[in-house]
Amino acid sequence: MSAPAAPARSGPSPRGLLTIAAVVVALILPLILPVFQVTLLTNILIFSIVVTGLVLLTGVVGLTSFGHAAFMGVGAYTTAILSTRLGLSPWLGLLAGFAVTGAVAAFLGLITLRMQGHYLPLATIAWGISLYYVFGNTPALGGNTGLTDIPALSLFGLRLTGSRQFAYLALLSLGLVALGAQFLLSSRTGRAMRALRGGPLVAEAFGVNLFALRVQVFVLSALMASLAGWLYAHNQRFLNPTPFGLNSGIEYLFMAVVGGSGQVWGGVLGAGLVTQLRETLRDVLPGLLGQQGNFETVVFGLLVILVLQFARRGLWPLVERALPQDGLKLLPAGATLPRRPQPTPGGPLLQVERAVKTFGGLRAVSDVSFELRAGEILGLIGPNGAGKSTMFNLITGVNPASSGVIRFAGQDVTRATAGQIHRLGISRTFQHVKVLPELTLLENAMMGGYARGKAGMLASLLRLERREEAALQHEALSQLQRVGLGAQAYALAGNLPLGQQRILEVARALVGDPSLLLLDEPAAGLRYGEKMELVGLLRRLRDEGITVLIVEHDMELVMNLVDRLVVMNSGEKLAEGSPPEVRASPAVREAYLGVDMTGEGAA
Ligand SMILES: Nc1ncnc2c1ncn2[C@@H]1O[C@H](COP(=O)(O)OP(=O)(O)OP(=O)(O)O)[C@@H](O)[C@H]1O
Repeated sequence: MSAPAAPARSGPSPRGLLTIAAVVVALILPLILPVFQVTLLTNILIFSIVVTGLVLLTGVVGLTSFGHAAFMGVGAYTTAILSTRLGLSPWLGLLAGFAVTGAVAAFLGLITLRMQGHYLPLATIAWGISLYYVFGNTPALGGNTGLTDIPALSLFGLRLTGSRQFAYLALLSLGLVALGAQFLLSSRTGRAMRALRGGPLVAEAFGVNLFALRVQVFVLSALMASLAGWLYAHNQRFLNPTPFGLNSGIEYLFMAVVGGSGQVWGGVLGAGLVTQLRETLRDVLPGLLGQQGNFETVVFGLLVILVLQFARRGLWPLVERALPQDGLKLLPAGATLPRRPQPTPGGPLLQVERAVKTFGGLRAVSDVSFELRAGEILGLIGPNGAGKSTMFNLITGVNPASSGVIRFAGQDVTRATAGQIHRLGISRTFQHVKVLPELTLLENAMMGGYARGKAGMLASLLRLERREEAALQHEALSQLQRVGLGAQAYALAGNLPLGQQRILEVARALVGDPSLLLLDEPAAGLRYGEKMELVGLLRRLRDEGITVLIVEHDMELVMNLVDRLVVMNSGEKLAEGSPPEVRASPAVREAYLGVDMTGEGAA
């Protein structure tokens, strides 16, 4: 097998040069712009920090928050109170703001993030409204008049009283936040966050603790808003509740959506465009309409509808298309990931004993028992509605069995979750392909190794996990080569035909170092040539000693591939045996009335 060409690297790439140029421009701007524009720029930088948090939470993970302006308010008011009333250092105020915001976000997250649906958005609306009134109605917080005389920040003995100086602090803060967010997104944790958007089934199947990850991202994004609030308080030097109300919370979401909520630079673009546009409209509209009023809000509403209509993923992807692309950087090979001990060939690996699954009055799986031995390919077949998918879900922990016992590698997994079962050594593919189209094949395959890594969110934000990331990259690359997709490792998964996407799912499952590979209707929707490619791959994997359980409709494919078959019908086990034995069974013939069971014509 030839190794795929990693994108060549010598000196900065065109994209790298462009980034350097952008940084230089950003560093020059506060020096050359008029003061009122520097103030606007500082506000844009501060808002961009809040929006970066929303990019991670809403754009990447898919959770909506209207309450991030309120989190910004917590950061702002905490430092304002501590520095004005108690005379403490604003830097202590920053830490205290983080502590209070983190505690509130963790509390809100813990009670709402277990629930599906609209609970989080509703909770954040309630939180945004109530905090606004707390700020406005609490005399100790200055009420609606607000707090004045907030001290200026000092950095290395330098008081940041000038707007140009403060712009540099805001720029540095946004730079660090954006860099951390970029690091996070290109890490094990970042891939898990992206997988969450693809639906809980996928992320759980790789061993991701969905709830813990959601809470972590929610808290992280709230901390970013708190940092923005701290900057805002010490830049404005006075506070009132208005910038932290629900309206602002909605506006930050606007910024994320307009810019392109899935990418960090999309958030910055959105914050820049919306803030600048608001200022321009405030100047221009009264003259045009001949009267004062908040008409810019109406224009904003229309603009968001237009952007959503014509650029669903926001404006950044349009910019991205014009920019030179940077290939994924392959890290130097180093440590390898630990491997699990493989089971003794021929020994019992999976035992299903009298499994039952009922849905109301329906027995979808009724008293089914079978055994899978290490090293064999077992097919689970049956007509439509036979209970195959339900059985698959019982084994993979998607649904718990109503009764009966399922053992894997000697352990009772009847009540285990999908993640626990995966960590014990079962990797799966999906009936409806679930790859992330905007990521490369390599990154998709790396997701399969989530449970083999340890690096958490903090290590990812600080990029302290490169050794583990390198090991994951090289493992994913070798599994892609194993299934014949090595040469396309750096292509986007969304550009592959369905057949190769299914093979990518097999590679992704193999990166999990499974003792058992579970394939859910892998031939569904494939053309003849693609099926033959799949059969060839599965035969090779069997020859390499991989144990496979395959649920499949395609009789030809199954009959020519598997060592043994379990046939289900109406929830019950109808027959079990080698393909010739099953083919000869009168009961099976009756269940498959009219279906060609010869398996002839397959490769
Ligand atoms: N979540 C559910 N709630 C209620 N009934 C369900 C559920 N899942 C499956 N069923 C029912 O259980 C029975 C078995 O369905 P299952 O999907 O397991 O069959 P299958 O053999 O996989 O069929 P197919 O090949 O058509 O996918 C069907 O009658 C189905 O309607």
